[in-house]
Amino acid sequence: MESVLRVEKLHKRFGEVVALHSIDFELKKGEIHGLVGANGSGKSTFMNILFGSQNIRESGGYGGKIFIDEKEVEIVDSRSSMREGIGMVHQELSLIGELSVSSNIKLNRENIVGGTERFKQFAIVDEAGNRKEASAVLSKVGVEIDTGAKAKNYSTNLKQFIEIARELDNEKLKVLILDEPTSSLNVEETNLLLDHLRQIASEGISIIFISHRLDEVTDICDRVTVLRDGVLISQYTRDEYDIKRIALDMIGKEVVQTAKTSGRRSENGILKFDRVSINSGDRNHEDISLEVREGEVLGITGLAGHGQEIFGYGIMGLYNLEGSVLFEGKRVYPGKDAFQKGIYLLPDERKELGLLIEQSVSENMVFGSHVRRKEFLKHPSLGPLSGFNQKTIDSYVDSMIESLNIKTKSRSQTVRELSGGNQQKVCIARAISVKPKLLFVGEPTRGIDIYSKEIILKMLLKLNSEENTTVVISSGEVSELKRVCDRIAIMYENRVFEIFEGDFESEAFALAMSGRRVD
Ligand SMILES: Nc1ncnc2c1ncn2[C@@H]1O[C@H](COP(=O)(O)OP(=O)(O)OP(=O)(O)O)[C@@H](O)[C@H]1O
Repeated sequence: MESVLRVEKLHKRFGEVVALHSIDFELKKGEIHGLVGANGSGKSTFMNILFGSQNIRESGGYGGKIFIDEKEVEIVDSRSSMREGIGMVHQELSLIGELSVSSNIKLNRENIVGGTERFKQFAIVDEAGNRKEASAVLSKVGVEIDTGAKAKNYSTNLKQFIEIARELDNEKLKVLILDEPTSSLNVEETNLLLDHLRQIASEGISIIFISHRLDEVTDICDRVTVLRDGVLISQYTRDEYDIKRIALDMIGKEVVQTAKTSGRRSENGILKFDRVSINSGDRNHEDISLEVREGEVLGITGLAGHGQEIFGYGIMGLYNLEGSVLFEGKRVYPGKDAFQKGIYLLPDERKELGLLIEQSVSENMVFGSHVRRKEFLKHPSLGPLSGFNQKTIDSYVDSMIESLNIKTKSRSQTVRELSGGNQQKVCIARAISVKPKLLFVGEPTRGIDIYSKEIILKMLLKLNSEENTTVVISSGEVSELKRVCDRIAIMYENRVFEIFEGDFESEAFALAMSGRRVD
């Protein structure tokens, strides 16, 4: 097969951190090529170079050569990258919510009503033509929606498909880079996307597929390249690779799966939502009840968009909650009151709600934790005004960096400079630092590599067994929940459909995921 993209000795340095060491890589026409590696191994850096991202330019550019169709090209910005036929869909989606789906897809490629294009400022956009073409390109990824509706009206999952369609609309497209395209999709949506990607590749477009889900990588990719600490470690074809081998190359050691062993859970309820209503902005969940038991690890799952996150978001005041909630037998009010009583939420939308992006790893990790960790204060009896005990904080932060395997230069590095997965780990560290009585955590392992996933699950279990923190995990990763939870609540159409206790492999459990019961 002919080569579409080739890089020679690609090199990137951020100050003293070498993010990519002299990478040689080739992508063939119509190939789906998996790019895998632990958090911080250099995957995004590699793709950001190919896509001419601003952060590469601002940090001194890159070294090495890039060839498209065997012709050397210089990629200075995303425009030059698009001109060469490279398209990318990032983990953080970038649609303009107020614009219609068709305007997003056709942005800078609009059809103009015949004759008006000659008078630039009076050119009339051919909305009907745009909508027709947008619908046609969306059908390439199996989606049929109203393309005249605003993008913000669609779920994150659909936006993912719309972004891919936007790239496919570029008729020059040769290379499509997808960074974790399935991380927020459920099983059906993932399968749908993978099927369409196979079809797109068979029509001659080459795909670079970045994912931490190795089962998907081995399902769909013709070849796989493994990066570790910015070095290209190995490259396999379909008949050479298997998940175990790839994982070993990524991490350098075998990954042992975590499972819950013992716990101190009781039958007593610690947090009780009694026929409350929770409004998430676009959905109203009415008359819903849930009792969380003291000391348990409770999983909340269901198909995406069915409301797994509402209890945590509601009690912390991010969604509007009305009705009675009791915590340790007493009325608790959303927001500050809940926090002061010992409830903490680590939301799934970390970037928007969790991280202080311009502050250091250390500041992020201990933010808000002095309330329950008096050892972080200089004079605990005098409260925060007495100042912080920096020595204790520093050694605590260093120990968290080590146990969570966070790739950072030091505790004072700005969080913005960390890779996506390492930023997530900082959030997890903060939730653990707060030592809450009850922790709500959303999608704790999204975007995290296979090794670090296990560390995070282990730490949540440790918090539960050693600090007696009740943990509520809302997640679409059902197999992880099955390993670590005492009970799993399944949400369906905005309410709790069923709560399972230990019988997670039953037919009833599988059916409940799609709102059905055993006859
Ligand atoms: N703007 C920056 N300034 C300083 N260092 C950076 C910057 N961007 C990335 N790095 C460093 O480069 C290395 C590679 O990061 P990169 O984001 O490419 O990893 P990744 O493989 O995509 O990780 P993840 O799976 O977590 O997304 C990391 O050590 C990261 O801290």
